[in-house]
Amino acid sequence: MEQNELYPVFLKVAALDVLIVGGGHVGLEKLTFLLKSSPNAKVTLVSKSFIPEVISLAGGFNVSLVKDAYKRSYLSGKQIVIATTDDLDVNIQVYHDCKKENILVNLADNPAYCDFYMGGIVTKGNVKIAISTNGKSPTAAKRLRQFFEEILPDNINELVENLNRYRKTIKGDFEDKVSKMNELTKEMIKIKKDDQVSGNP
Ligand SMILES: C[C@@]1(CC(=O)O)c2cc3[nH]c(cc4nc(cc5[nH]c(cc(n2)[C@H]1CCC(=O)O)[C@@](C)(CC(=O)O)[C@@H]5CCC(=O)O)C(CC(=O)O)=C4CCC(=O)O)c(CCC(=O)O)c3CC(=O)O
Ligand SMILES: NC(=O)C1=CN([C@@H]2O[C@H](COP(=O)(O)OP(=O)(O)OC[C@H]3O[C@@H](n4cnc5c(N)ncnc54)[C@H](O)[C@@H]3O)[C@@H](O)[C@H]2O)C=CC1
Repeated sequence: MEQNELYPVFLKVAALDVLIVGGGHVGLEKLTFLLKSSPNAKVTLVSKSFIPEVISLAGGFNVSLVKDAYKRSYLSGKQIVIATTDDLDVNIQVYHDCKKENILVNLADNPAYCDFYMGGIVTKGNVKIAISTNGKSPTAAKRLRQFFEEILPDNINELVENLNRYRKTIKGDFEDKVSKMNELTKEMIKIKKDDQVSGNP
């Protein structure tokens, strides 16, 4: 079976500078999911025009809108760039400019020009699950996100908070702590494996 070899990391995007190029529908989608997961993300959005939804969304967050055509100078100080314009040549130019500057770049909906993919994301308090289908089916990533949003109990955050508190009370060395934490949580993995799923139409 083909394996997904992407390595997930959880970025502190509030402490990074993100640039989105293109303020249309795809720009809106990427911005929406970025802010849903990371409301404090620091984002600059440069675009020749903005759809109204982008303007109203950006207003409530740390997002600067710059009305201009893309220029390489907009990459200055940026660590992550997402290109979403409707001009493929511009998007590819963004990609090559980022490569020259060692900036991580994603051409939305264009896997060949991505250092990383955006994923489906489930957040419940401190718990976050990121989902990737290796770029094979964004729709499956969306459905899996909805599935986990539905089945993850709302009090999963309480569990994490309680374990965090309990961990601080355990006396002993590191190994004692590890074995006590593992003993307490061993029932958590006894879940019922449900029916297999199929995507056949
Ligand atoms: C590779 C990747 C690169 C990237 O964009 O980062 C990529 C690529 C492409 N997306 C396309 C289209 C759609 N994308 C979505 C939705 C999402 N796409 C997201 C991520 C990714 N999309 C990365 C892979 C993630 C993974 O590994 O699974 C999500 C998870 C996260 C996010 O967007 O933030 C977000 C769901 C968020 C949520 O709901 O939780 C829907 C569904 C819908 O809108 O209902 C459609 C329409 C259905 C369809 O066409 O499949 C196309 C075809 C374009 C064309 O036809 O030209 C390509 C190109 C291709 O597949 O070749
Ligand atoms: N909307 C969708 O669901 C999907 C769109 N796509 C593709 O993704 C691309 C983008 O689509 P949309 O966001 O829907 O288009 P859109 O027309 O809504 O938005 C494109 C944005 O890019 C900006 N732009 C164009 N040239 C620019 C430049 N040189 N510098 C800065 N900004 C510039 C425009 O001002 C506009 O705001 C298109 O190529 C489309 O074919 C692919 C799959 C699905």
